[in-house]
Amino acid sequence: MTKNQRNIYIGNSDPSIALETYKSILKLLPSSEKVDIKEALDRISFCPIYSKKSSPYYHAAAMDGIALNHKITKGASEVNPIVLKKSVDFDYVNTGNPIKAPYDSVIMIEDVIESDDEHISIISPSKPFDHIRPVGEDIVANEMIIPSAKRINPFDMASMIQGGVQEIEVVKKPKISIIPTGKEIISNPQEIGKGKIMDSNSILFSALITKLGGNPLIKNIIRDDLQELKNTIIEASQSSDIVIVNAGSSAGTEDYTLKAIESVGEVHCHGVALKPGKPTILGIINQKPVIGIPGYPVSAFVAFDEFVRPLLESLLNIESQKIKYIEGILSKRITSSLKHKEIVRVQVGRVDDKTIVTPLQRGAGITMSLVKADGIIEVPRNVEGIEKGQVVKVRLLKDLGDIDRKIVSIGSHDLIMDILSDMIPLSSNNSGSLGGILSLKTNECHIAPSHLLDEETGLYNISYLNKYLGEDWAVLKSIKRLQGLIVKKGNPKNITEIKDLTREDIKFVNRQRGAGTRVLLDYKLKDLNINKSSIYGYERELTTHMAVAAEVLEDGADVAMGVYSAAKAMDLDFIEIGYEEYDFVMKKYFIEDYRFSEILKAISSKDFKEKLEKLGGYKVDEPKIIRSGDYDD
Ligand SMILES: Nc1nc2c(c(=O)[nH]1)N[C@H]1C(S)=C(S)[C@@H](COP(=O)(O)OP(=O)(O)OC[C@H]3O[C@@H](n4cnc5c(N)ncnc54)[C@H](O)[C@@H]3O)O[C@H]1N2
Ligand code: MOO
Repeated sequence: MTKNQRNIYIGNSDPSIALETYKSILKLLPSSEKVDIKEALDRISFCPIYSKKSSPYYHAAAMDGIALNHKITKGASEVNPIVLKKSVDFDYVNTGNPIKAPYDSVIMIEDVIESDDEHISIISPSKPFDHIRPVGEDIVANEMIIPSAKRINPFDMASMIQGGVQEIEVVKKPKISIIPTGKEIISNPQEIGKGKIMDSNSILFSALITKLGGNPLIKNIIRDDLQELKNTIIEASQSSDIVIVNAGSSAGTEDYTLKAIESVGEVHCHGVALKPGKPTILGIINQKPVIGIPGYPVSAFVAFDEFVRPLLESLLNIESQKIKYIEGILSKRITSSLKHKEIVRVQVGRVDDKTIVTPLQRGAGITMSLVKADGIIEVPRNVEGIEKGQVVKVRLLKDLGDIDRKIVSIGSHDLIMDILSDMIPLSSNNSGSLGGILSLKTNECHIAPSHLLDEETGLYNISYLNKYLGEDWAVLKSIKRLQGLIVKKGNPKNITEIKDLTREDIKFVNRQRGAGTRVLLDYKLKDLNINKSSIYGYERELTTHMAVAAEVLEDGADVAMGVYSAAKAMDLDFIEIGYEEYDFVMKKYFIEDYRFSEILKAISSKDFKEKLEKLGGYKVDEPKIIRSGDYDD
């Protein structure tokens, strides 16, 4: 394909304007169907639902006791008990029984003195309608139970049944066809191999659609065949309300989505000022929206959220659906281009009474940024970025209660943080030990896992904490972990010690500056008088133990330095260097916080120790808290 044949002229339309004009052309309206109440959960009411009868529909006893006419009880008291005769003056009733005239009052059985089988006496008067649920106490006939455009919940269902409603008119579930495209895309995990990518986007769309109330249908993967794509799009536009064509939306030689849509319908817009999500295509075929969504998973979510969700909401009649927002302080500067609106995934945490908003990785292929995100923020078009410390508005993707309880950890990441986050509410972000201490300094996190060795004192972390946090730090010491050289299975290059890193046939991969493992390596290199520049790959930095281990596994390197558990997890060999202290650093106030006691409880538990034993390469000692000042004398 030559350059002229590619779709290189991707536009930059304003996303909101593009959507509004698209919607005004499409004029999407909801349609309705009737369903039995039992099937109505989470459906949207098409019109207001009125009760058909009152509830209760007769006067009903509200308590177990006796029914009588209140007048007969006049003047009753302890000194003047009134004796009544069964079936003449009163009848026994149970809760829910109908109360018929001339009875108009119920006395609870506890307040009745039973003399014999036929007679009782009472010692206080009753009033009309005492312990009686009158007709319509709950629902009055023809009263509105729920309005239109309401998502039906279990309470609504129960009330409608009580109100005599059996069948209701709900919004018909819009059908949305999802067409995955791409030679490399597979849906069968057995076919996985280099160059093959699992179709996760179809699952993402399908789940998002189901959650909103639509009916998703995933079509067969089209492997970059233009004619097949055209046929599938035409068929889908006839049989569904919205069509999503996934991937192939940009300028690649096999990006056919634009061609397919424009050859069988019209393209309203190709390319929006949105990041990620730029090469989105808004097309119309058979009066139906056919939307080309970019392939990268985060771009796919953003484009779906920006364009498919509003259309689906129109068809569901839930345009007014409320999205929850929260305001917080941005903990890191975000730079952005003036050209487009950028959607940034963020984590939110309550640190020291402030709501702290921390941006996550921004790559369009990082699906984990969506898993970890508590919310998203928008950097508008024509804005170069947002400064650290500015207040931002976050659209919440999670419950506020979950956010309040969450322990925010920034620092050195280790597999044990994953174990901990399975035991307590914890979000763990990897920025290396030093990065974590700096985040703690600016109150972006509650704890910073750190393992920084001081070359002079031989102590872990203390000198760094004094330097960066001054008087206000505390550290929880308990965990030690085994560091060493991670090599390929069978150690084919026969690496036995750090000196081997300088060998000409050895390719190394390093951890980033500020990472404790990097500090440890540099300490060892200095000790052994080894020049860093003599190590091939010293400059290549990756940010986690698992990432360097994966690099060794995938032949990107012969050796890396890291923890034993990472080598074991990837079935690689390991050459021990020694145990190091993996501490949790915090500010002093956090020792009193209930969330700290949750950490203490978790790491002291048998369950935690057993899990670490399974991972291998850890020691857990009795937890010890050291505060700044403890080492002063
Ligand atoms: N020269 C240019 N190249 C690119 C541009 C551009 O403007 N000029 N735009 C870039 C942007 S921005 C994006 S976003 C992507 C969008 O690419 P496509 O929509 O054409 O998608 P593909 O190239 O076919 O796939 C990209 C990538 O997406 C992943 N993918 C695709 N389908 C699925 C799926 N069903 N499930 C999970 N992941 C999927 C996969 O990793 C593909 O490699 O284009 C840039 N290029
Ligand atoms: O717009 Mo693409 O979706 O940035 O990554």
